[in-house]
Amino acid sequence: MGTVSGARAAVDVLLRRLDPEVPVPAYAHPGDAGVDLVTTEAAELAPGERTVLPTGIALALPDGYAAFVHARSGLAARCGVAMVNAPGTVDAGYRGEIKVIVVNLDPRESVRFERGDRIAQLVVQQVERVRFHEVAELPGSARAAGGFGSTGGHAAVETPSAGTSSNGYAAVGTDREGQ
Ligand SMILES: O=c1ccn([C@H]2C[C@H](O)[C@@H](COP(=O)(O)OP(=O)(O)OP(=O)(O)O)O2)c(=O)[nH]1
Ligand SMILES: [Mg+2]
Repeated sequence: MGTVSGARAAVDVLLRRLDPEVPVPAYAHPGDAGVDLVTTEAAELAPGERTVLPTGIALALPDGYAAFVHARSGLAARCGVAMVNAPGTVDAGYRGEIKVIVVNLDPRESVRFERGDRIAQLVVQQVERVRFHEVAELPGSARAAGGFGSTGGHAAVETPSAGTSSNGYAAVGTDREGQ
């Protein structure tokens, strides 16, 4: 069993500041999953517009780890700011500047970021590396191929053009098969 507080030793991660004025990211509270990232560039996004913002931070994550760029809920709720690639994946081997691909999902209002604004949060996690073994048939399971609303509660996904294939997945993009 762990300690009562559940506190675990922090994982050491090497960090380079590519912009000396950027603060070293830090957890705001004990138990927080993410550290905030700031933009080093000002930007204004019209409704529906997206851009790639630099953070001035580069990492050397240990093997077996990855970092994920998530939205901040306050910005999302107030201004409709989301990550286009939610969440962005930073590989352990990536040594370049961490960038944030933001989109303004508000239908009416522009959003403006100033240099130094906190625009996203970074969550570092352990990730498994797997070996894929191709087989002709997969072992059975209770869920089988059911998905996309198969347990009810809301309308199952069905697109008039693509329909739903027998494996339970929406058959999107079948016209590109073999490409
Ligand atoms: O939000 C993000 C997503 C990615 N990256 C960086 C780190 C990551 O390791 C690299 C590649 O990301 P990804 O694999 O998602 O992009 P890709 O389009 O597949 O590029 P690549 O062909 O370089 O893998 O880009 C970021 O800085 N921010
Ligand atoms: Mg990639």
